[in-house]
Amino acid sequence: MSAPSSEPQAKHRAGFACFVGRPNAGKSTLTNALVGQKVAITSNRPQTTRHTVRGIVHRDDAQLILVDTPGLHKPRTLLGERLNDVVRTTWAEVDVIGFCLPANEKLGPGDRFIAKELAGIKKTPKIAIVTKTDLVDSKTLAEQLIAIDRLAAELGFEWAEIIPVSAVKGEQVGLLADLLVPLLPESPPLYPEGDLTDEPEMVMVAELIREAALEGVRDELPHSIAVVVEEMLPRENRPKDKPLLDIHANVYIERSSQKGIIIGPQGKRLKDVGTKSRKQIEALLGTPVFLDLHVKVAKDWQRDPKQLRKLGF
Ligand SMILES: Nc1nc2c(ncn2[C@@H]2O[C@H](COP(=O)(O)OP(=O)(O)OP(=O)(O)O)[C@@H](O)[C@H]2O)c(=O)[nH]1
Repeated sequence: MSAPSSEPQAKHRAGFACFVGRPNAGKSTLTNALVGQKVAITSNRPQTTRHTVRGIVHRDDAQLILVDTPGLHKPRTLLGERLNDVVRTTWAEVDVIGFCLPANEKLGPGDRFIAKELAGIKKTPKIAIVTKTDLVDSKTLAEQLIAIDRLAAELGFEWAEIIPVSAVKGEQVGLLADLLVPLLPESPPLYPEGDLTDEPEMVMVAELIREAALEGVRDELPHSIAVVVEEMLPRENRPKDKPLLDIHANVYIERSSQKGIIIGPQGKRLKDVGTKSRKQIEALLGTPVFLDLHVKVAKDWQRDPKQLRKLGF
């Protein structure tokens, strides 16, 4: 047995962080870079993150649980209002908030809107994260850092830290974790080691299908697509070394006129969506999958509380 050291051991910390920022700021990509595996859903289309997805960073000294929220935006529908409520509730509950601001875009009204909301959440420490630094030169980056510092000063608060990162290049991602950890409360681990997310598998599978279904469709469609996984069952009577998971999922659209866009000529587009998402699902779950996709019309689901509940909102 070793003699007790006079230096007190650093206590284990565990807690929650969430990344906020306007659409496309790089929140999901950063979550993935920190966790080291694809858990959040990224896309170059704004507002694809519907569900609160948690990624978990396990370290010897800490457990950092990342909550990925949808972007705060001007609500136009019932869904929009619910999403904003989810965002605000999340902000008030976490131990630290990371505000993502892309290095390659000047601060705009969207950033100010979020910063103002942040200023109102007094107790939670806020870190400014300048994302996508690989896209700018050092002068532009320096100017952005100054502008971000000023933004907080104007609103009467201070950043706990300001840190530039590139999630794509993996630059400063480790340092970001080092800065987040001391802001977490002392606590034993909250999740078993090895857990990367507690998002139910069915929701993650639905998100992967939604992500594939969104790719390459017209700009007005994203908010009209919802995916519900109805069933995930291991196929019976398969040899032990050749399992197969049957997944039945419905892709919901608002109007039957949108059916053609999703399905494509001779069903080709839907087939591609199926193939693409199946590969991702297999990678996620680590098992071969048979994916059965159906397109259904749920009329005006965004405005109908009953439909929203059914679709998981
Ligand atoms: N070059 C570069 N691109 C990045 C970086 N991080 C994210 N991106 C890109 O920026 C786009 C948006 O990234 P996301 O991570 O989906 O952004 P988000 O903030 O989660 O977006 P929403 O879900 O719409 O709120 C994607 O095309 C990413 O590939 C980065 O560090 N460098």
